Amino acid sequence: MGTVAIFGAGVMGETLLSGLLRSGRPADELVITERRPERAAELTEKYAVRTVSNVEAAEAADTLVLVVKPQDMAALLDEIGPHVTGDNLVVSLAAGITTEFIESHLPEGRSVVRVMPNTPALVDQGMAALSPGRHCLPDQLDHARELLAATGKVTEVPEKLQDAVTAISGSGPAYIFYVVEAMIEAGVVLGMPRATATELVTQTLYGAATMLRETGQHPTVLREQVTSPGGTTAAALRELDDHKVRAAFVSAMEAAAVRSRELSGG
Ligand SMILES: NC(=O)C1=CN([C@@H]2O[C@H](COP(=O)(O)OP(=O)(O)OC[C@H]3O[C@@H](n4cnc5c(N)ncnc54)[C@H](OP(=O)(O)O)[C@@H]3O)[C@@H](O)[C@H]2O)C=CC1
Ligand SMILES: O=C(O)[C@@H]1CCC=N1
Repeated sequence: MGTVAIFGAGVMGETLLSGLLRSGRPADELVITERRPERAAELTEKYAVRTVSNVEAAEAADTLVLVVKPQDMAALLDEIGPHVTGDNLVVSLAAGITTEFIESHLPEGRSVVRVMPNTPALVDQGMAALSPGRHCLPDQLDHARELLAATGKVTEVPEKLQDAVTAISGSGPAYIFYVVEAMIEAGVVLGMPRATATELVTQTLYGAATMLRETGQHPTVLREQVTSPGGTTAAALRELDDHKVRAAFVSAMEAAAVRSRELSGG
């Protein structure tokens, strides 16, 4: 994989950077770029990685990982495009941005992989979905898979599903944190100290997620096991149904996928 350059070390870029370092990649095989000098200085001090200009990074890197906001992607590609060679692999983590869009801003024939990661990568529990561009070779896709595997699970999807991936696992952690916030608030309403409510909700979430992964049981089966006839869970679930929470999730995730498609305009 050689030298990896991370362009845009914000939330997601720093998450990938820290994961690569945790997985044993030497700091001298990584370079990062940042728009704001104070952010660059902060990251250099924290991770002992080199911060360079976008052009220097493009020239130094074998693998270029683009982690700027979708709205900043066209300008970045125009800046680094002339310095991207046929031996390079370009990996984009941006929501919405298609491999075709990236390829069209680079010299002909460049290898591109589109990835949708998520922030649990920060604790090595990420979920990343990959889609190769037109010129990406199988061993280059393997390189991208290896890069993302440093921070969690990796799967491959046809690119037409990437907007759905973004709506599910890309934005997904935010929906879960939102539900957690609501459950903690409810605990406080019920008279529970906030710290205790937070511990109860967090462990319940962790336990439920572990059950899903380790038992392989369908979530409906697991939910039914909790729902005693005439009991407390049935009373709660009826309220969620009355408030159309399930339908709200479907609408919310459709909106996320629509927004992802809109962002493909750059
Ligand atoms: N956050 C998340 O959970 C996820 C994010 N993503 C994708 O990751 C990308 C980054 O998102 P996120 O980390 O949240 O956003 P951030 O705004 O935190 O990070 C982007 C960083 O890139 C910097 N930047 C912008 N333009 C340039 C440039 N030309 N050269 C160098 N640095 C530049 C920004 O600087 P400045 O602050 O000055 O704008 C910022 O620090 C997005 O495309 C997003 O779709 C994908 C999955 C999950
Ligand atoms: O909100 C966003 O646009 C990014 C993409 C997926 C998660 N965060």
